[in-house]
Amino acid sequence: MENLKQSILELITDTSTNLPPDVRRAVNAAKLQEDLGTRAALSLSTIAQNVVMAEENVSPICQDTGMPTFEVKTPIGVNQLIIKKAIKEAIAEATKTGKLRSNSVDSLTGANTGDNLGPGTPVIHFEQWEEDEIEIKLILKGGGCENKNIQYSLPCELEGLGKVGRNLDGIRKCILHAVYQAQGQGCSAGFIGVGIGGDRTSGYALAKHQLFRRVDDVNPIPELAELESYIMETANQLGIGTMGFGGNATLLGCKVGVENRLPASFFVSVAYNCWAFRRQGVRLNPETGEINRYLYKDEVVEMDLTPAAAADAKEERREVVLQAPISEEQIRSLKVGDVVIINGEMHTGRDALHSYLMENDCPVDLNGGIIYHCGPVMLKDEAGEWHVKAAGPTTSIREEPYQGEIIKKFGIRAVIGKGGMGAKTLKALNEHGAVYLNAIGGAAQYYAECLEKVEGVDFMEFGVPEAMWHLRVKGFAAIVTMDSHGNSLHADVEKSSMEKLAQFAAPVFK
Ligand SMILES: O=C(O)C[C@H](O)C(=O)O
Ligand code: SF4
Repeated sequence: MENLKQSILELITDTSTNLPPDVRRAVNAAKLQEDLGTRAALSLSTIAQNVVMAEENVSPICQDTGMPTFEVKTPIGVNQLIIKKAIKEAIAEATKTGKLRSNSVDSLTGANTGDNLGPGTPVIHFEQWEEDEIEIKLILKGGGCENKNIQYSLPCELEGLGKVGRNLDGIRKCILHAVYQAQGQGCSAGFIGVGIGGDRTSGYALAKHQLFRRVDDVNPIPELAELESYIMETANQLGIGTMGFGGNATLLGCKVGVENRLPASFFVSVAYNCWAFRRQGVRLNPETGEINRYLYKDEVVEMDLTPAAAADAKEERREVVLQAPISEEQIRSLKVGDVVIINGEMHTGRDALHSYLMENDCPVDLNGGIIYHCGPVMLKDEAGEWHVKAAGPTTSIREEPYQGEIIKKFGIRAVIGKGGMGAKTLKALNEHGAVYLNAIGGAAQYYAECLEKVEGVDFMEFGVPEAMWHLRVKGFAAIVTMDSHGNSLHADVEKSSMEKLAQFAAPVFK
């Protein structure tokens, strides 16, 4: 098996950097569903561009390369320990070369292992089969969309949908609710895998396993095929849209599987995957470990790069250039829907930094400054200089308990992230004079190109993703989705999508 490690390394690299053709087709179709010039259409254009850049740069599509999860099938007689060892070595190497972000963190201390190895990482499931080849499938599912997974225990009651019974119609309600509760936070438009039955653990495993199905396959169980197509049609009427900006494309795929359950339990488990749906697989020669063929690569689908802006654009859009540090007056002039182009300095900060800043001083002056919710992929060159390899936004709502206070304490004028923030932050934006800017989640190559220079870094002890990187940026585009006048696009979309959800309360399946 002299080629085994190299083959797995190729699989990891391809999964992280090259979106599979069925997923590309779904993203292209979403763009066609949106009206030219809308925020959703423009975001999908950026996403398409990002997918092309990732393939060309052989760099991560999204900076969050997720929890590497392998499903391995081996012919009888193949030594699985050798495969496990090769997977671990390949993971460490892919991390060193920036194809994966160092993403394995000690749960108690927060210490990053630096090589993506540690208790429980990576996840590897083995199975034997009667075929001659080894099959290895890999999914890289990021943390933001993983946080939007949800499990329902039936019977229950759901906001907007009422009573949820232990039947197909109850399952229907759970799935619609799962899409609703994700809003834009899991980088919609998304894909969902659903597991009906099992116990709490096997239900989620079944849900995740559905994500290995092709986007365009048809469920062999007729009732579930019908449910899947109903969900596709209905969920796309919720109006959540790409990144939660509103729009016609909210869900790009729905796959439902079923397993037996205990009489007392009835779980519906939903695995939510962002548009950056990175999964791939290979068949290997069991003697040499060479790749015989790829599993999700039987055609070439180019991304649709036609411009999404139209002269008669539906949504009037103002473009404002911001140079950091930013004045209060400039911020007060911005309103929801404006596009800003940022030049100057910004500082990354996520969970570890926000919690630290609540109690401590900041090593740099943040007055008039910009905080970017981002955990980049970074590489150091021989001269010791850092370079940004991938740097899209992370889900901002995690910082909700801290953000308002930190904005005021340090005089911050703009916070960049994705998925929006809550009422506490909105109030602070209004009181202090600051804005929340939404960047396109997953567009890690697109944003990395705007990050011209790494000026410095603090808190490396938090690990690369959580450290505070000081970055010089040029032409960084984002959309004002929460302004200093009390307006929040996120609150509006959440409210209107709940109203739409409630329209689907009446029974559909017997
Ligand atoms: O960890 C990240 O960089 C992003 C994360 O996947 C998220 O969606 O919030
Ligand atoms: S940032 Fe968005 S695209 Fe990237 S892993 Fe998280 S949810 Fe997915």
